Amino acid sequence: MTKPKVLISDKMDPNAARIFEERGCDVDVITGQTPEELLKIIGQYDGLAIRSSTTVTKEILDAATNLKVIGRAGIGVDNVDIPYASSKGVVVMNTPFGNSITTAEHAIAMIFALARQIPEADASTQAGKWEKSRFMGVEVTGKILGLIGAGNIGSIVASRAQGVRMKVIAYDPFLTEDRAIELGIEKVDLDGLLARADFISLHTPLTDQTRNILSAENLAKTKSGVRIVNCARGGLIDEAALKEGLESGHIAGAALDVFAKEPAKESPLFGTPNFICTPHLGASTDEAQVNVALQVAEQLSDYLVNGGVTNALNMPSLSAEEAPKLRPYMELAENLGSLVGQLAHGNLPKISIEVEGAAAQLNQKPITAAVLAGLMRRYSDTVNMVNAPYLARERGMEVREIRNEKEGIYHTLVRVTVATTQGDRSVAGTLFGSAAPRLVEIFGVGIEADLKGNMLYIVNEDAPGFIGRIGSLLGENGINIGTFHLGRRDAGGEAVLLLSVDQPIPQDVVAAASALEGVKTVTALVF
Ligand SMILES: NC(=O)C1=CN([C@@H]2O[C@H](COP(=O)(O)OP(=O)(O)OC[C@H]3O[C@@H](n4cnc5c(N)ncnc54)[C@H](O)[C@@H]3O)[C@@H](O)[C@H]2O)C=CC1
Ligand SMILES: O=C(O)C(=O)COP(=O)(O)O
Repeated sequence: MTKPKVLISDKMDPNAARIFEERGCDVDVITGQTPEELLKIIGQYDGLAIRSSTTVTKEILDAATNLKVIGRAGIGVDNVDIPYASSKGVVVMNTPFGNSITTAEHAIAMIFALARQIPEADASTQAGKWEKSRFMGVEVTGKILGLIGAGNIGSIVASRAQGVRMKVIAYDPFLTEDRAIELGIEKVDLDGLLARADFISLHTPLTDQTRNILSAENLAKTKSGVRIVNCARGGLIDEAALKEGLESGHIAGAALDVFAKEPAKESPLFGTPNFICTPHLGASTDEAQVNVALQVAEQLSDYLVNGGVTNALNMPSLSAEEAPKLRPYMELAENLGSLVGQLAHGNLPKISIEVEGAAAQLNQKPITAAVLAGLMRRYSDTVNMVNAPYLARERGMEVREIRNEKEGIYHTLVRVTVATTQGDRSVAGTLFGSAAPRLVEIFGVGIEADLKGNMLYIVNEDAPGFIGRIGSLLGENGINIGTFHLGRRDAGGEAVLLLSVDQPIPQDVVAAASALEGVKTVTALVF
């Protein structure tokens, strides 16, 4: 097997390259490229490891014809077009915890830097001014810290701020009352936070909902003398309105680690009174950079080498321990999805995927994704487990998952049912010896078959002589039968024949088989 090839395109701790190599990947480290330079070389890579300097656009993804996975050594992924990556079948992962303490500490440092004007006092003192009366500060003890976003980083900021005796309130629509109590913070609405907070610290991702959350209008609602810290993302604050607020004195101080446009080598905010900033240093500590570099390299190589999925933002997780157990199920599931996709005609508005017995003990999400990948192959041959659920959603398909822990006839079973214009149609399969996928039922008829290569599915009237006729037809056309599987509802009723053959079956042979006496339908299948 050729080794997967990975590109590290942003500055990263050298441990990342070491781990990639140790885990069986070839790795190139090429940082500081322009988008045009990246565009030229991205086509050769299976994996891409980035921080915030590389922007993964539609154009890059279109050129990334071999790319399977993007790993963000850090948290924020607003520099990756995730919906487009998903539609291209590319997994996007981040390392959600590796730099959160470090970033929270930076926010706390910014709070103190603002409260005591440390950067300005330092510059003045080193300039020989000794301006003792210019730098009158404020205590943080007893002050209200308003967090916008109380997830991983926000909650660490809360605990550190409580340590210095601040009172913490938070606006986060996804924060539960129980979690707020556990964190010892008060959950408030945005207007309540703006009106009460002495310090505001932002800790949300940049999304369509959070963009410009501190707009001119919202900044006007803040308490006079507020101090604002942003160690999350630049687009969260209206920078022009922030400057006005600082100049008018309504805002007593602002500390930004992040800017709407980065690198921010110039900004109207530079030189504004009581404004301090750092160049996106939130995650820049020795500890955090080792953490995220190790994690991203482990996660990416795990996916490229073993199929393990950790911290993916557009695919269900699959641990390295689960991956080998689930692999035969995923093959089974994909084949069942593909079988349904090839046999059921017309639009399929609803699909249900049921796992029974041993299969119900497993993580069902990857099984569902594999069924959908098999099914969606009828529409696109670039479909995989990453983009299939998105394609299904785009087509308005309703996907239901059913879990039934009780064993039936088989110790383990996966059943796929689609709603068609002729009613519900279902196929089911099991694993023999926990490893070999087998079809065991097709549209209500029990049949046992291995779904592989070229196959022919025939529904006919159960009458003597048919097997001879189909055998002769295939033989006359030089098509060799590999395996032969029969099933029927009742004697003399409808029978099902599933043949595997060594050659692709031409359409004229399908037509000739359809014309044989007693034949109802014939479909050539490919797995
Ligand atoms: N400056 C730096 O170097 C770094 C910046 N970051 C930024 O910090 C952000 C937050 O990181 P984590 O806390 O780890 O993420 P997280 O996902 O654990 O927490 C984000 C919180 O924001 C909340 N949220 C989402 N939409 C919201 C809205 N409309 N209003 C209020 N709250 C909302 C969520 O409910 C969640 O609790 C990242 O997305 C990243 O952009 C992260 C690491 C380093
Ligand atoms: O992890 C994040 O979200 C960050 O913003 C850190 O960015 P960086 O990796 O330092 O460019």
